[in-house]
Amino acid sequence: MTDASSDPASVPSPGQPAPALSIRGLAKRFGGKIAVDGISLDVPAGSFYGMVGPNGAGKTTTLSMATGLLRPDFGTALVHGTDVWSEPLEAKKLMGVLPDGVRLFDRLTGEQLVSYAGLLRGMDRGTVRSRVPELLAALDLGADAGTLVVDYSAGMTKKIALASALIHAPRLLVLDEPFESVDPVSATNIRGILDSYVASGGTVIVSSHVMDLVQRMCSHVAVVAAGRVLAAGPVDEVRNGSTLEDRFVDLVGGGRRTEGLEWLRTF
Ligand SMILES: Nc1ncnc2c1ncn2[C@@H]1O[C@H](COP(=O)(O)OP(=O)(O)OP(=O)(O)O)[C@@H](O)[C@H]1O
Repeated sequence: MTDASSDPASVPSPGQPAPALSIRGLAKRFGGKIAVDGISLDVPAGSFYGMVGPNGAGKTTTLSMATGLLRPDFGTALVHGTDVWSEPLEAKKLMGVLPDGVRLFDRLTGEQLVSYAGLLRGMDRGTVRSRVPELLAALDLGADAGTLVVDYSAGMTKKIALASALIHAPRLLVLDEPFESVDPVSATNIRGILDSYVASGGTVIVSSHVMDLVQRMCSHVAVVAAGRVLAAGPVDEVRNGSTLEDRFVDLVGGGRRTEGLEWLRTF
């Protein structure tokens, strides 16, 4: 994804494929709080794109607006050239979304939840029936296929939500914190699935706080703070010889605070 904040149009040049996601001037205010302040980005098709930023930077709000979950105050979002807000059915067919903190139908079993996700996307029953066990096994959920989602752990819930986002083999995957609460073995499996998905032409957008993971896993990254893009592009260009973590701290500012909290050292 390149920073396109100065480019008001989102028309790809002739012969160029449309970006997997193209957002222009997305903005959202909650009461007096500006959560997203006019973000524009292009996510190239076939990229593994990381979105990083401090807590409250506006990542979830941006991704929610870009995927049709939260109506923007201003701005547009196109998925492979299809407008998310004026052609939502078409756009949503192209996307698999793992949202942050959205309630699942947790009185279903894992198997039922993923099956319904496929049927809701218009898939035929036969295809759903053949994909579900394969997907659950790949995410180490095979033994818990018949357990109600309400009884899943946090990491299992994350994985079943990921399976629901993958079942219809979308062209674009948008994953908000996909590795949060997930054990290292499952995280490695998920990475393997995502790597081969990207290698076969899919596009992944992940938000994460784990800089090391983003540096190793992603081809591109956007650093977001206070609702704006501070830097965006190929990971090696953005980090510019430093680690992504050091570059992030430089860009975002702040750094280590050691003063104060004396009472915490006086027990
Ligand atoms: N529904 C809401 N109502 C009011 N304020 C909100 C709402 N959703 C988000 N905000 C505010 O918007 C800002 C951006 O929040 P957002 O969740 O997008 O950040 P984030 O970058 O995803 O943060 P984190 O890394 O902590 O998940 C924050 O200041 C947050 O308090």
